[in-house]
Parts: sequence; C-alpha cells; structure tokens
Amino acid sequence: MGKTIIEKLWENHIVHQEEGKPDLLYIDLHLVHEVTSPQAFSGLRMKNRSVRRPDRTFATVDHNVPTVNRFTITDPVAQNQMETLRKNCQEFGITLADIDSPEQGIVHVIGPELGLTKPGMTIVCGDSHTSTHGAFGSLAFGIGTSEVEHVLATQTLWQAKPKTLKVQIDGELGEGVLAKDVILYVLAKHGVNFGTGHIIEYCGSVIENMTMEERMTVCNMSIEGGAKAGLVAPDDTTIEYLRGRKYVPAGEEFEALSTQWKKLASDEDAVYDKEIHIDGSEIAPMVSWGTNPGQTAPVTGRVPFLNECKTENDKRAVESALAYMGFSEGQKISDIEIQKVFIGSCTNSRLEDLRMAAEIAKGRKVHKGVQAIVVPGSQAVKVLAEAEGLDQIFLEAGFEWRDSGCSMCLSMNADVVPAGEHCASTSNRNFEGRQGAGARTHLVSPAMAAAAAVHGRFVDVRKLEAAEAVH
Ligand SMILES: CC(C)[C@H](C(=O)O)[C@@H](O)C(=O)O
Ligand code: SF4
Repeated sequence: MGKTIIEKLWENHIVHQEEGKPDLLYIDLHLVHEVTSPQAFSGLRMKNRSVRRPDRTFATVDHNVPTVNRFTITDPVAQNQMETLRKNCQEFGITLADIDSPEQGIVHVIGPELGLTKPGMTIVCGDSHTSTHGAFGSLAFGIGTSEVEHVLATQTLWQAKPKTLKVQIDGELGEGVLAKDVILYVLAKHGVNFGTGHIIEYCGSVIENMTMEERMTVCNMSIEGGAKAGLVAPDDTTIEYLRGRKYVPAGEEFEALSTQWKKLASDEDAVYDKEIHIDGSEIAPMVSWGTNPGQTAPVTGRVPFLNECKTENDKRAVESALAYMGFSEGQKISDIEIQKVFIGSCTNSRLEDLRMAAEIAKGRKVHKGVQAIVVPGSQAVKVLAEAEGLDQIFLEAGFEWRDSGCSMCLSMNADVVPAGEHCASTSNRNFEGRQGAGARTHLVSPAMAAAAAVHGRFVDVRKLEAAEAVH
C-alpha cells in the first residue's frame, strides 16, 4: 500500500520508536516568538543546558509590537517580553529578527518569506498557527512552552502519530471567492472539530491552482477545524516561490532539492483515515457571524433561526453567540453594520492579500464612522507594498497604513476593538473577547474586509459596482 505525504514526513523524522509510546521526532526548524518562549529559556538556564541547534532556531517579535510608533513601547509587559527574548537570543546564540530589523514580522509570515520554511521539514513553534507552514509540504504544528524547552534543549519532540485526513476541493472558484472563503466554507460546513486528532492534506484542483499565499491562508486555519496540522504537497508553485529566497540553497543544490521535494507527494494508492470532498464552485464570499469560525454564512445569507438548530447543544451555542454579537435570529448578513476593519494577521497579511484589498479600496473612500487599518505581515511585505504604491491607495481611501505585527488579531497590543463594536477582520479567530473585551469579530477575506470598510456594512464583492449604483 502506498503512503500519504503525512506518513512519509513522519517516518523521515523518527529518531526513536517504541510500541505503545509516542515517537521521538527530529525537528528541522524551531521558530520562536516573545510570548511563549520566556519560561522555556528560564528552564534551560535552571538546568544549565544550552540550545542544541541554534542554527535551526529563529526568533522574532510579533504579538505585542506596536504598529504605530513602534520604538515607543509603553506597555511594561510587552516591553519585558521583548527585552527578555533579546537577552535570551544573545545568550543562546539564536538569530533574532528584532523590532528594528527589516526581517521582522509575524513569525508565520517571515518563515516562508525568508525561505526558512521548506518542503519535507518538521517545523514547530510555540504558536498554534504554525500550521501555516504546512502549505510548503512540511509537517508544521504548534507546541506548548514545555515542549519549546524540550526542542531548544534536544532538537527533538515526543509526538503520538495523528490520523490522516484528506480534504479534496475540486472544481473552480467563482470570481471574487478567495482562499479565506474556501477555508471558512469548510469550517461552516464541517464544524470546528472535523479535524480533531488528524493532520489534513488539502488537495484537488482548487488547491493546485492556488498561489503559495493562498495555500498558506488555508493551512493557517486548519487549527480552527481542530486539526494538529494541515499541509499541501509541494509542486512547481512551491518550488518557484522558494527559488532565490535568503535561506534556500541556490544552483544545482536547489535543483536536487526540488526533485526530492516532489517525491514527497502522496502515492496514488495511499489510504487516509478520513476524507472530505468539496465542490469549489459552491463557495461564495463568507462572513462569520458568531463566536467560533464555524458560525459562518455566505454574504448572501443570514444568521440562523434557533428552530433550525439540530441539537440542544447547537441551539445553546447559537443562542449565546447571537447574544454576544447583538443579533436577532435570522438577521441578514448584509445588514450587519461595522465600525472597525482589520486587514492583517498571519492568515491574510501577505503582499497578495494587500493587493486584493487595495484593488477594492482604489478610488473609493472608507465609510464615515469606520476605522480601517492595514497591517502588513512583515516589514518586507511593507516595503514591497510601498514599492508598488499600495500604501498610497489605502491612505487616499482613508485606511491607516501601519508597521507589521499581530496587531488587532488579538488584544495583546494597543490595537483593540472597543466593546460592542463590530470588526470585519481578515484574521482567524472570533471567540468572545479575542479582539478586545466585548469586541465582535467577523472573519472575512481581504477583499470582503476592504468592501466592508467602504460601505460600513457587509457587501458582496462580486456585486460591488451594482451595490454602489443603488446607493
Ligand atoms: C500567543 C499565542 C500563544 C497564540 C497561539 O498559540 O495561537 C496566538 O498566536 C493566537 O493566535 O492566539
Ligand atoms: S497574527 Fe494572530 S493568529 Fe497569527 S500568530 Fe499573531 S496572534 Fe496568532
């Protein structure tokens, strides 16, 4: 019987295996940020240990960096975490993309951008959205702080082997339907637990036709479906994205690596523990209306009526989401008024995402009473976006143009949504209080977020001009 890419990656990294116990896996790349690493380094220090492979470890600051006046950090907790990471990296010999580095950015944006992320690798980080790196055909997952310490000390990790899940998305996406809509649709249809205990392989024509940026958006939210990780087999798109990047070998070595990478693809006769099939042509631009990413509807739809809930549990979840979000049953998505717009996060803050938002923003104006911020995922994305004039498009339309960081994705820095306000956000999580106490998050694509900024409510990006002719 053939093997899935998931099994191939797993087996390639086993250092030690014993019946009935987790496997010991070798870790190729360990990414580190300021929030989940301080205790891990303290642990090392207490035990008098060093970092086993500083050359396979790379750090940056992202969660609590300010996105305006970035060198004036007023929050003492943020200041302390960043200072601690700086000291730890110096002491243990780890490369740090610090706040003043042109390589600084959200850890899941800079890994791929620098070519640290490569096919065939095991990649870990003390952060749940490490699944993003799976887009490159790597086994990438988030770990806890004690595991961060274990990897720092040994470059290995104990892991029980998860099951395999194939998510095949065939057909073609309609105009205006983006990668974010694809993953939101999967979550709306299959719920936030469909991936529990599994590693997902995404495949099918829709995935094959996606750029690396789009694949990253999809893999990023695997964790929202409960999966351990999500990945896409490497192909020519992957190889062309990586060619010439800073940490990727050049010349003949690159060609040899590319040949190896392609062999990772699942064998024709590989069998998965579970499969999900989706027709891409059914997907519309999506908007989350509730307090988990599965509580999502097409922009043309509405929030549920309570009597549509199939179980008591469902009903309770919908009831509490409606109360938190301030909605009544059956309310139309297009009637939701928004006050904040956040274009950013490791889900949707790469150059392509910003281009798609700018396309909508161009020649339009942010709606009165709406604050809209655009936060590039890395300083490198910022430079590239500015080189093609995207900052000017946004600024002329009334958006704010910021420095890179996690920003409004979670309330760990100054970018917070006030209680009761609705935010159209290109991020990945919408639970209660995520963007600030009482904040109401709606997960959408970059195009949908930009359109919401212009209209002050959700509009169908596929019918933008028609909508504007009416108003
Ligand atoms: C702060 C960090 C531990 C957290 C995570 O692991 O995901 C954050 O990145 C998030 O998105 O909630
Ligand atoms: S952008 Fe958001 S989801 Fe991504 S790492 Fe930062 S806080 Fe987590």
